[in-house]
Amino acid sequence: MKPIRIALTKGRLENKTVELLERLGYDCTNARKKGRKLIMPIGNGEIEVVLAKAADVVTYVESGVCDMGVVGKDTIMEKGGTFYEVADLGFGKCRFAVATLKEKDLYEGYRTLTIASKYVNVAKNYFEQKNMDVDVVKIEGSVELAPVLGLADAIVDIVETGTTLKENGLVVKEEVCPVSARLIVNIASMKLRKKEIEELIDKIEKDIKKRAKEA
Ligand SMILES: Nc1ncnc2c1ncn2[C@@H]1O[C@H](COP(=O)(O)OP(=O)(O)OP(=O)(O)O)[C@@H](O)[C@H]1O
Ligand SMILES: O=P(O)(O)OC[C@H]1O[C@H](OP(=O)(O)OP(=O)(O)O)[C@H](O)[C@@H]1O
Repeated sequence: MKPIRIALTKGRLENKTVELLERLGYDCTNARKKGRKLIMPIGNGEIEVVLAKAADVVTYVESGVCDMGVVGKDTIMEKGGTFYEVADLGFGKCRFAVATLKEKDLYEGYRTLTIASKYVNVAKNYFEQKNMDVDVVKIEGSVELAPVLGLADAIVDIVETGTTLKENGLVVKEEVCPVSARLIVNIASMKLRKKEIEELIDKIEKDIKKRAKEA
């Protein structure tokens, strides 16, 4: 039987996903001792794990080369795509927020605001919903620099502990939405491998419920 191929977001979500798979009873030694390997079997080979950058997880699942994926809601909101989003995994929790310098009043005057973000679509959509016309500048990382350096009036970015904002003299001005890791499934895989995938989703949902009760 062909393994179910699951794309995992490398980095922050990786360890939590491996822990989840271990709680479900899969031996993840290969994923723990992976070195530079990017694709590896886990359990008794019934699952194959693919380690990819967040946006690529969506690409691989949407195309069908991976059956399932674990990716942040932030990436899903930014990139969009056609797939099933079947579970909120309850980890990788953070939020999108609008932030800027503490003393700055974003709404003084009628100037078009410049917003810096790694998530340009999320930023555009947020201000569009508020019927505000803004210029969005794409920044690749350390987005907090943009208002400090005077490139932008504010940022739309992920906030987790708030430390990065605080240490750079910025504050949250508006909450956009909560973010957490999601389980996504390819549309065709959901039909063709329904039983296996539904069983796995079921196990994951039970684990999420159990952990929510314990918390
Ligand atoms: N403090 C946080 N900052 C950024 N992402 C977070 C944070 N907490 C949880 N996440 C989640 O973790 C996911 C992966 O983030 P990570 O920083 O590991 O990779 P990335 O966003 O692709 O950045 P990089 O460019 O460093 O690879 C994010 O898409 C988001 O869903
Ligand atoms: O609220 P905090 O706990 O401080 O976390 C938020 C920070 O973490 C993320 O950056 P990341 O570390 O992914 O680096 P990047 O800026 O290079 O994307 C995010 O873009 C914020 O800068």
